[in-house]
Amino acid sequence: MSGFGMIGEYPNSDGIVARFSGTLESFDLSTEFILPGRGVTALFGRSGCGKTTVLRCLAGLSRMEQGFLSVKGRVWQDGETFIPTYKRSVGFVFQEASLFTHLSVKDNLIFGQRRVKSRDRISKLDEIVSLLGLEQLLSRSVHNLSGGERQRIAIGRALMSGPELLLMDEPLAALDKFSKDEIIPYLDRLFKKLDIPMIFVSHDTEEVERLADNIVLMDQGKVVSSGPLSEVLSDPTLFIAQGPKTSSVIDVKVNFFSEEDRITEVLAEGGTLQIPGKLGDVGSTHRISIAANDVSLAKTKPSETTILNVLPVRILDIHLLDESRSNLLLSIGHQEDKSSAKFLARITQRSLRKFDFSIGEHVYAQIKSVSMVGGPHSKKS
Ligand SMILES: Nc1ncnc2c1ncn2[C@@H]1O[C@H](COP(=O)(O)OP(=O)(O)OP(=O)(O)O)[C@@H](O)[C@H]1O
Repeated sequence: MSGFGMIGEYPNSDGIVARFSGTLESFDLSTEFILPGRGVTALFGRSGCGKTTVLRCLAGLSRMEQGFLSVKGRVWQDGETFIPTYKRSVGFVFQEASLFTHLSVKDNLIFGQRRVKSRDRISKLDEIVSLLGLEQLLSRSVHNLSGGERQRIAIGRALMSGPELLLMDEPLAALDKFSKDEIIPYLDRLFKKLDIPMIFVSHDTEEVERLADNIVLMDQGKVVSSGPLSEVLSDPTLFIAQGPKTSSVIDVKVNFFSEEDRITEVLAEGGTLQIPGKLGDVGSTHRISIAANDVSLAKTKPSETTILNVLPVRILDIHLLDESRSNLLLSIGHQEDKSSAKFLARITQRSLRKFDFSIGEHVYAQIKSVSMVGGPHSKKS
């Protein structure tokens, strides 16, 4: 169930081990997951599936009848222990930033340090201000700030206490598209720098692709899958892979930039891809997204095609979605290599029958377009 292993296998995980079960009126929650000790995790699922409830359990704001939670090897909740919220080293960001209107931006940030003992108080102000680009706002009152600015301050305030865990409940949901586009690069940069686990609730796949390293996928009070984002998104059987906009993400490294064609060549596990435009410096890492609908398959290598990316791939799995559509899981390269990058292709069942594709077959994937969605946040050890 979990891409990071089952709970019993990691009793002393240095990350987060969580299990919450119980009933809220008529809603049954029964979840368990393990997350690494750093990086960004999205709690993802349809409205009402229990994401916020899980986040509240992690913060200690809700207590399920049966619960277990350990963070970096320390038990915050089990049959006997329940560390109250105010004693948990947690930063919490709500959907709408609730800033103190009588305080300036700077004082709102400093307020976040109130519970830190003075002998432990290492001012993080400069670092957080710089990461979130708040320099110009510090002396302002919080009136008349944009939604994106308010949310940046709320996140900064949550980080000022130096929490061991950052929890965010749909932090971008109240923002319009313009404000979201403005705040995401700051979050991207911030999340790459922070060395703590961060968990955010979302039901927006674009947001998740852009910001998350890991995902906990929920449905009707249960965790249906959890693990690294690229693994979960490319599981052809999950509901997240069945919508019209299904896509897979792959982490890549820039290998070469052709000035003449303005094309960047990137290395993925198992092969190379070409991306129009300058993606970044040689050696820089990025995340790309491939829409399943933009991938077509050919039995033999197409010799005359305008499509830039024609990759040798192996078919790892075939999943029939409904009467007409199917998801195929592909792995880059014809050699069998478990570490090869994987992505989904969406083809009609008519094509599946016509070409008689089968699991294990070596074919060619033509990828019509690849979009860049950001970069991995987890520090690889
Ligand atoms: N305190 C409570 N008492 C009773 N029922 C509750 C309580 N809190 C949540 N629920 C119910 O639990 C279910 C899950 O709610 P939750 O807010 O966790 O879902 P969600 O996935 O975060 O939804 P959304 O994306 O719409 O915010 C819902 O049916 C909700 O009505």
